Parts: sequence; structure tokens; C-alpha cells
Amino acid sequence: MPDNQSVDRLAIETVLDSLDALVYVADMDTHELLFLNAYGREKWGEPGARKCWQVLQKGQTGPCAFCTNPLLLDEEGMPTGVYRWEFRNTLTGRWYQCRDQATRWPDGRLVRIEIATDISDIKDLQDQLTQAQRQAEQLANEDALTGLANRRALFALGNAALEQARRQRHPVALISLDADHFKQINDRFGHAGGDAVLRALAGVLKQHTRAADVAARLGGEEFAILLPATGLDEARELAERLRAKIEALRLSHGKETILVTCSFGVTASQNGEASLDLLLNTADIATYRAKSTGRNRIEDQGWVQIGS
Ligand SMILES: Nc1nc2c(ncn2[C@@H]2O[C@H](COP(=O)(O)OP(=O)(O)OP(=O)(O)O)[C@@H](O)[C@H]2O)c(=O)[nH]1
Repeated sequence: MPDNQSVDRLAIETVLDSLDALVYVADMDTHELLFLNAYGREKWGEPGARKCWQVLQKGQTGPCAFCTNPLLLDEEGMPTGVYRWEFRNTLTGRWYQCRDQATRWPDGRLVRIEIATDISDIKDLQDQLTQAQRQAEQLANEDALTGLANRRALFALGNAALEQARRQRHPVALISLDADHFKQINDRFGHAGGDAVLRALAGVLKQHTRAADVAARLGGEEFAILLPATGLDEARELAERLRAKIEALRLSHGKETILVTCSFGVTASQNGEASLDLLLNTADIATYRAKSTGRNRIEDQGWVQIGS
């Protein structure tokens, strides 16, 4: 007949073995594993006379660098209470929420008790949500076809750039560009051919703009580039470079080669005092003039005059 103490111990172990969580006890000094419940034995194997880091972790040659023992005792070596943390186990690769605590074992030595619950499914869900959120943010600000900023992002980034220009009294320039006879490109090479042209145009813009510039696709075959700390002459020079690069593009489409040109409008604002709407409208007027005077050219609308 087992004595009362043994019955109590067996009863407690039966309860611990029925838990759907890891429970283990390790000597805080020697790291010897004193108890591992059935969940732990099933996932990590029989402990034998091994130490916690030998049983529960992979490739350890000594106590783990992430061992929470130092956090469980105060300066006098007294238990500080419960410490909760999340950890990805090096053997199972699964995420656990751990509840660690130092306490006195019946024989008087200090032990650490850890109860660890598998939270991998929750973590996966969290990761998926974070990724979906990131994608949604990207979709909200990026033109899906070209990867350039969309109109919404141009306004958000552009207004911030204009505000900074006002504070720092820098000029801001804007170039607008519109592909010439794009309908004919679509008609001749199909929508896929037209899309390839739009992506190639975006590639030229990305390649020839600085990190601080905002190159955006406003819709259809219409683009704009906002250039912080840039005056009219510099913007015009950049537009000329872009015009020449675009004219020189040779896009293979099956057995054919697609050629494309763009018409450009340029304007700028002293000290960023014009609104983005005004800059865009002013550049559009210049682009329209470039279209009506032969296309594949740049028209300059000068500095935006406020209040004129
Ligand atoms: N492939 C493709 N075509 C588009 C897209 N968005 C708009 N378009 C086409 O772009 C063409 C624009 O044509 P128009 O506005 O007449 O201008 P255009 O032919 O470029 O003539 P100009 O601007 O006067 O030189 C239309 O045929 C639209 O269907 C798109 O995302 N992909």
C-alpha cells in the first residue's frame, strides 16, 4: 500500500500529465531536470538524468543564453514571482507562451518551474494578419501595374514635401508626362503591349529620380514626378533626360518592337508655397501645350505665381 504522501504525489502528477501544456521543473543551480510532464516527454523525449538544456533545446553545450533564471531571483537570491515570455523552441520550432517561476523544492533547493503553452497557431494568424495589413497598405499607396506611387500616395508624400519646403524655404518642382498616341499602341499591340509600355515608362522614371522624389502614376498613361529642393531649370533638364531615354526605348513584343514617346509639362513653386493641386494643374496646362505643338517635347509653364 502506498503511503499518503506517495498517493498525493501520484495524484498531482496525474493532473500535470493530463495538461495540454509543457510543465517542467529544473534545479536552478545544476539545471538538472527534476520533473517533465507527459506532454513534455511526448514532445521532447524521456529526460533520463539530463539537464533541461540537453532535453529541451537543440545543440546546446551548456545553459542557454536565453535562460530566464537570472530574471526569477532578486539580488538576495529570493524568488521574484512569475515571469511571462514568448519563445520559439529550438527543437520543435513551435512558439510557446512561457510562465516561469522560481520556488523552493521540497528538499529546500531552488527550482524553476516552467509552464509553456503552444501558441504557434495564434502566432501564425498574427503573422498572416501583419502581412495582410502590410499588403493592404502597399496596395493603398502603390500603383499595382507599375509599382510607382499612386495618386493618393503622391498627395500624402507631396503635401509633406511641400510643407517641408515652406519651412526650409526650398523650391519644389513638378513634371507631368503623358504617353503619346497611347491608344494607337494599345490598338496595335493589345492591352498587354500597352501595359508593358507603362511598366517600361515607370522603369525610366524610377531609374532617373532620387529617393526624395515622388514618381507617381496618376492613372491611364499619365504620370507625375514631384521634385523637392528642385528649381525650374533642373526640373526641365531632368524632363529632357527622361524624354530622350523614353524615346530611345526599344520594347520587344513578340516579333515586334514598340516605340513610345511622351509629352512633358514642367512647373515649380518658390519656397513650396503653391498647393499640389495648383502644381499639377499648371503642369497639365504645359503638357497639353506640348501635345498640341507636336508631342515628344517639353513645355515649361514657369514658376507658379501665387495670387495671380
Ligand atoms: N494598356 C493600358 N491602357 C490603358 C490603361 N489605362 C488607360 N489606357 C488606355 O490609354 C489610352 C489613352 O488614350 P487617349 O487618352 O485617347 O490618349 P492618347 O492615345 O495617348 O493620345 P494623346 O494623349 O493625345 O497623345 C486609352 O486607349 C485607354 O484605354 C492601362 O492601365 N493599360
